[in-house]
Amino acid sequence: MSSQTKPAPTATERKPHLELSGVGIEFPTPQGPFCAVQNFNLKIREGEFVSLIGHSGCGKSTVLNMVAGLHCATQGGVLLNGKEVTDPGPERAVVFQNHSLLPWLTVYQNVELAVRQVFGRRKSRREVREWIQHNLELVQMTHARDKRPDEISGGMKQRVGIARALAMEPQVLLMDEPFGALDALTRAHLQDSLMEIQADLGNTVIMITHDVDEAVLLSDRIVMMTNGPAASIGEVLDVNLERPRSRLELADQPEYNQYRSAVLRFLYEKQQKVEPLKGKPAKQAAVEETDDAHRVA
Ligand SMILES: Nc1ncnc2c1ncn2[C@@H]1O[C@H](COP(=O)(O)OP(=O)(O)OP(=O)(O)O)[C@@H](O)[C@H]1O
Repeated sequence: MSSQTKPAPTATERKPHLELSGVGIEFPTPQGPFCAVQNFNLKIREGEFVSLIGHSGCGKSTVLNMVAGLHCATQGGVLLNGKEVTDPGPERAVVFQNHSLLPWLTVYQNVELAVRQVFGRRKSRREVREWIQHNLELVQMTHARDKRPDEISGGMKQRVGIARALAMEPQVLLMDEPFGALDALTRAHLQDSLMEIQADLGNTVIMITHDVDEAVLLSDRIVMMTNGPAASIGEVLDVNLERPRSRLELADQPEYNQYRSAVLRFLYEKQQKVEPLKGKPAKQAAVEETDDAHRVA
């Protein structure tokens, strides 16, 4: 047998395992049915990192919640490994923006709860202990394992939320603006950790973000959504930047800036949704706002 081993397939070479086909959803409202998302088609490969970006209220969380099984599509459907998603399941872990830790449990116990729910008796007590320790190590939170959520910072809580999600060994990690509430430095730190962890574990990730730089830095593909109602996919951008990625090196790369501009053009020219600043045309106002924060309104 040849001693040469075949290199592991990259995310773009793997086959799709998550498929949203013709997905749409109508919510009942007192004014009648409201169509939030319509005809949303996307195939995601195992290990791919996909970001959803679009203006506020366009339907990003609604799409994510349908993949999580928290909302049921009223048209089309979501398939994971060929099986229709109809309810939440441990193979799809969700990380929300406002760290949803249980305040009366310690960091360790919060992760333990998820581990016990997923693995039940399949892991011995020692295995459970080691597994929790391992996942807290991944996010560098072992030092605070006995603290309760109100004794740690927002960034730390978010780390624990990620550890809890990873400890469920999900095939798909669903992240709804996971770093949105954090200061810029903490966010950068967690983005770097997430890239390392994902490279190690190979989970598929779908992440909602309002941050254009974050989307380009982390993603294999950026899915840009049209404005609602009846929102759908406007454009999909393949981000072919080599991994591992370093934010400092990327900042000087023309390709990085081209990807960034493509997203900004989509949001502020093709799907413009910004009220003009006083006395300024809408487009100029949008560019100034974007330059301020690189974040989508
Ligand atoms: N349960 C619901 N009932 C009625 N309308 C809903 C419901 N959930 C969401 N919507 C509507 O669907 C649309 C999409 O909402 P969604 O939260 O998915 O947007 P989003 O892009 O995630 O917004 P943001 O970026 O501000 O978080 C909005 O108009 C929202 O008001």
